[in-house]
Amino acid sequence: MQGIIEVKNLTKRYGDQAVVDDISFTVESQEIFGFLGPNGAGKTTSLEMIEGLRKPDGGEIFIKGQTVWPNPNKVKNLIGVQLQSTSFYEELTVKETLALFASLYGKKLSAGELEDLLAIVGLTEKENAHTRSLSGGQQQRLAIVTTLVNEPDVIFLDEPSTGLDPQSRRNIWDVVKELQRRGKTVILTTHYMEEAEYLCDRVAIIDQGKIIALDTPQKLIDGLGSEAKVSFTSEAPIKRELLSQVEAATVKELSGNNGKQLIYSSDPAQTITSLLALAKQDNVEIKGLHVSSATLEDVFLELTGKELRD
Ligand SMILES: Nc1ncnc2c1ncn2[C@@H]1O[C@H](COP(=O)(O)OP(=O)(O)OP(=O)(O)O)[C@@H](O)[C@H]1O
Repeated sequence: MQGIIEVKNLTKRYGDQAVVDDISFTVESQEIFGFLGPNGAGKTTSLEMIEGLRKPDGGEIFIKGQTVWPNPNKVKNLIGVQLQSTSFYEELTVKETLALFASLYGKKLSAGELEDLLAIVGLTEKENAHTRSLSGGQQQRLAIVTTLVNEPDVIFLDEPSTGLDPQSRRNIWDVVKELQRRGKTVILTTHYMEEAEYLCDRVAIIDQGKIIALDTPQKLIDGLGSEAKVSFTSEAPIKRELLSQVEAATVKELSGNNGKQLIYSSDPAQTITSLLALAKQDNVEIKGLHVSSATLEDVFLELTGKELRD
């Protein structure tokens, strides 16, 4: 079966560096598909080539079977695009802003359509508010709803919740889920692994222009083969020979991170018991012992040896 988006061998170079390096993937209809990766990984560049905003140096992109390049105008009506930063005319109200965006597509919104759009993003009460008076989260929700005025099948969101407080971020997540309920396919970029885990049906983990893993968040985490991670610090490092004896564990040492050490574990109770016993034997005091579930962050760490955030 053909996906709603097909990307084949997509490549973008700046100078002699491939910032998007021969990536291929398929997005299924009504999926929430995430690009997760650190700053500079190539997420925005990939997205903008698919949106028809940046010309690829190689590869092919199809949206609903229609090739995007060399004539991206042909897919314009199939997609809605929210860029990483959107600025509005401050003197316009929310309602006027939506009318303006609709007019760019030669559309006039009926009162019912406007009401429906505002309800999706929880801005009904802000209909007559000037855009300058909106909070960061409200502005971001307005930016998302502007992508819907042409009734696209696919919505692109570039870091929709970056810089927002936790509550506003949650509100954005609700909006994204609502888009999916309404039959939209959503492609988003993020460097928040919680966001990718919560929202995305599938995630492409991208690093240095390459897709290094692609699956459902749960399958990616299951692939680690670890139920939990145990992290701790110790004033003096525990000897490697001793660490290697910790039970039910694979040992990871994180360099340059305040000596924090990580142990992935298939049985945290067994791991901690043996860790404490071995540390005692070595006269080393374990501090800040912390047990948590494995996350996409750990998948990234496992695959690249570095942390997702700088
Ligand atoms: N117009 C350009 N000219 C030269 N280099 C560029 C250009 N645009 C992007 N790059 C480089 O390409 C790489 C990928 O950038 P991109 O913006 O796609 O990353 P990103 O994963 O979206 O990062 P972020 O999370 O910071 O938005 C970076 O090293 C960036 O400096």
